[in-house]
Amino acid sequence: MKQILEELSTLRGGRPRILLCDDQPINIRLVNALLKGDYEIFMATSGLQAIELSERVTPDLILMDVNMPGLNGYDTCARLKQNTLTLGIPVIFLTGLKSEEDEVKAFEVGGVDFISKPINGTVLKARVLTHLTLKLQSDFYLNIAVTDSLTGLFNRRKFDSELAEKWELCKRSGQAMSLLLIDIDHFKQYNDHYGHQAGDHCLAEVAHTIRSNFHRSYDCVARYGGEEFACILPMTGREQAIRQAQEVCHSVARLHLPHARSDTSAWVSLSIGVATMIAPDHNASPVALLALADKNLYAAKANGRAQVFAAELPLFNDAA
Ligand SMILES: Nc1nc2c(ncn2[C@@H]2O[C@H](COP(=O)(O)OP(=O)(O)OP(=O)(O)O)[C@@H](O)[C@H]2O)c(=O)[nH]1
Repeated sequence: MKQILEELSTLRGGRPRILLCDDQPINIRLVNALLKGDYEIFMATSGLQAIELSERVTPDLILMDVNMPGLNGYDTCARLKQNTLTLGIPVIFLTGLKSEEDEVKAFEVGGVDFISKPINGTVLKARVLTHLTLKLQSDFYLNIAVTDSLTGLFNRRKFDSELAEKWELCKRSGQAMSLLLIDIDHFKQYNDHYGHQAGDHCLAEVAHTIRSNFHRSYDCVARYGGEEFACILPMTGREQAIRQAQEVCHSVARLHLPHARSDTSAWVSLSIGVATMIAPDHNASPVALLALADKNLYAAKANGRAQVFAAELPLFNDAA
């Protein structure tokens, strides 16, 4: 089990992170001494501090006391399970409580294990190892399920779920959402001229460059289809989306990837369709947003390629 966890940690890049939460520093010190050799440890002395730290450092496992002043361990766990940022973090309760009722409650609020004090160090370490291995395995497979293997970007499945989720987010806050649909120009000719392997390499390089233009954690950059990419930009008005799309075009042009068979440019170039909508607007929906971006991408192609197209339709509100 230890070897599997080590391999998963290496793949992920970094030791597993554990958050210890107990109002008694002496208890934290005791558990820290047992685990610090193998894991990166974070410490909190209250439920609220544990929630704040969990959102910030997203530990792989939380060891949680139950009886604490203010928010107790059960309520803290319940709150963590209601938060999309923290709901996937397994919580083990480490407590002086021993009754069946308390143990059942621990699982009802979302805990994965219940350990009664006094602590047996060997048993604690074995349980921590098991839960961390399960967590990192689950992260590993989740990551594969949402990633495009060639480019490392999100895949189409993740794009579809993100589009719906981010649309709801913008709808709740009444803010604009923008979408960019990006297509590499004359990519069939690129493949025909340079070969499929070179085409793959080009796709990966262009994808990496597109990704490097987006720095907000809630922006989503995905491979939409073969040589098409899509960027979901929540809380982004039309003018800002156009600026970002232009910068994407420029950054790929600056790569100077030769394209001997392009009628448009000596280098690999992009066409981008931009769409912006505000959720409460009449007829606005993620499907309509996608359709408009697609229509604008088609217009960018028809207009000569290597450009950004963001025609406004009267139906859609300019949020910039
Ligand atoms: N190398 C490689 N090529 C791919 C991959 N996925 C799709 N393609 C190729 O991308 C090309 C897309 O061709 P078209 O849809 O005609 O688009 P285009 O040649 O870029 O033409 P315009 O978009 O009109 O400029 C096809 O030749 C596909 O085989 C991939 O994963 N790797």
